[in-house]
Amino acid sequence: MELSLSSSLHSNTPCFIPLSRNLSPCISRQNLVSSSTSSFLRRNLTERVSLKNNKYLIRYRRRLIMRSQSSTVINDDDDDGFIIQGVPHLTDFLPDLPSYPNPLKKSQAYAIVKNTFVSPKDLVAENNIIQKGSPRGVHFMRAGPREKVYFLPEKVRACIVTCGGLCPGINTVIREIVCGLSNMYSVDDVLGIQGGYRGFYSHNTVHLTPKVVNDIHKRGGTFLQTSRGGHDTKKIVDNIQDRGINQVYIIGGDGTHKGAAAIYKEVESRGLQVSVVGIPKTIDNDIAVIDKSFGFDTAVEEAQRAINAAHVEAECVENGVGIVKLMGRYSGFIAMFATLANGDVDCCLIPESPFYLEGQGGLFEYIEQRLKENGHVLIVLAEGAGQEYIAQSMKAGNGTDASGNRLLSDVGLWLTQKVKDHFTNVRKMTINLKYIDPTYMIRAIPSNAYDNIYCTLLAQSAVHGTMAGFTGFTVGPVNSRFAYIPINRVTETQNIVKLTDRMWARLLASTNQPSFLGKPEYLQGKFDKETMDIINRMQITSI
Ligand SMILES: Nc1ncnc2c1ncn2[C@@H]1O[C@H](COP(=O)(O)OP(=O)(O)OP(=O)(O)O)[C@@H](O)[C@H]1O
Ligand SMILES: O=P(O)(O)OC[C@H]1O[C@](O)(CO)[C@@H](O)[C@@H]1O
Ligand SMILES: [Mg+2]
Repeated sequence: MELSLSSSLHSNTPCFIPLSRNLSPCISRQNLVSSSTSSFLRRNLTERVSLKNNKYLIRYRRRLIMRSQSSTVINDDDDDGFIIQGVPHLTDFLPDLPSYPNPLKKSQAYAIVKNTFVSPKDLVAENNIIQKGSPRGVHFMRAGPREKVYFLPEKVRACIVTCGGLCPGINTVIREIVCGLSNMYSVDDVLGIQGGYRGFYSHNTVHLTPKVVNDIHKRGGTFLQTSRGGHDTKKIVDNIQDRGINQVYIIGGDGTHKGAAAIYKEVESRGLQVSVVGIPKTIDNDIAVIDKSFGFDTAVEEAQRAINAAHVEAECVENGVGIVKLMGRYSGFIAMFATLANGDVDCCLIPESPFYLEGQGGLFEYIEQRLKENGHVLIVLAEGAGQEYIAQSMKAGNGTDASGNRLLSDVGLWLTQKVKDHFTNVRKMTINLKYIDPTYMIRAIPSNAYDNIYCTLLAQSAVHGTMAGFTGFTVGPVNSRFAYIPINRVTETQNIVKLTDRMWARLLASTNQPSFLGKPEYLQGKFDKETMDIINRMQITSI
């Protein structure tokens, strides 16, 4: 069940593997940690003890254990830095839970499949660029059906909830969870929680059947409605218990996954047989580890219409300036990929890359240069770009939304005004500026064909994982292979465009825009030390 996706959009983050609280009796302590434990392992063990509630922090060197329903022990005598990062399982806190043969083999869909079940030994490498002799790195459990399930289909009561902002493809995920549960596992009791997390305790539920969700994937938005804020873990879990729900499918972004992790922990502390799975959703593509998030492709495609319109407007007048603002609160992926895809954009501005307006190497100089060379100029910017400059020059509010996300000032309007002021008043030039803000239009649409397939694989992977008893996990493509990933891996960091990676360089090479790195005084405090060191060592021939 693989989908061929383009290569990972981001590089790796630090990684840990889980230590199940109750290891199977067949795995002795000695098996876990050999006498030649490295200092690295000892350090992580110490950290593990000191980090409250973090049981995902341990690395085995000689013998590697993967916790699965069959408690498989994988021996690795080569000491080659092979790390397995599994996900929690219901039997970690309910050791006597019975298992059953997976009914999938008898399903119409899978009857003919040669390797119906994914072996617990099948792993997905986080890093697929390796060098001979280097540590083999982190591996996740491959997603897919397992030989044993921990739920009898007739006893399953699943629920689905969607949280956070909209994103193309949410309805496809909902539809495919419902159809996957029904068609593959004969599970027909699926509840839709309406209006996001708070819907668990403030709304009625809707019964979801394949018939009810049949054509929802043709529509944008979420059939279940969504919300920000309103995450009361105890009330949510009370409600899960009261309703007899035992599988919880949570579709949402980084905030939603933090909420899902809290629900999973509460479920575990109450000793409930409830599997909790997150399905990563974000238009901004800011979720760590996975290759990219669903709906991103659709959004980038839709953004082309706005960019093309701005280009037409700009090139049809004298000194035409087109400005398009796209989504991207902390991560500029949409703007970066929409720019790369378009080819007409002269300059892309993203939150991760500080820029400045005045002086040598600044945006005004570049705009003037393009107007002289080409007669018009086209700028794409992410909504989170340049927020600090707006704060300096305007009285910007520092409010937050219901989920605690910072409310942004409109950088598009701000830049529009700055450009007009500069060219009219300072340069005494007549320019013709058009500003297009298609913000919500790129995310409120149905997903394209590619994203529909992606959403289907995500949903089916989630269904197989919960039926197999995994919990506290999320699912997504890692180097094009679907994997089960511990939730904390996607909440501890955010995926951002790294200026030191090649993709941003590719964009600069494509637009030929300034890198805005020529004035170090603008950059202080904006990067980590490593990046700042690189910038200070840089030898660029032009700025
Ligand atoms: N730290 C947290 N702990 C528990 N719940 C949280 C946390 N952060 C956010 N949530 C809850 O998750 C839900 C969605 O969060 P948020 O609005 O930040 O969107 P998101 O999931 O990050 O998606 P996106 O950023 O793509 O819109 C909200 O209901 C919010 O209350
Ligand atoms: O107006 P809303 O619904 O809060 O959503 C806006 C935000 O949602 C996102 O699409 C995803 O977090 C951001 O890019 C954007 O800032
Ligand atoms: Mg978010």
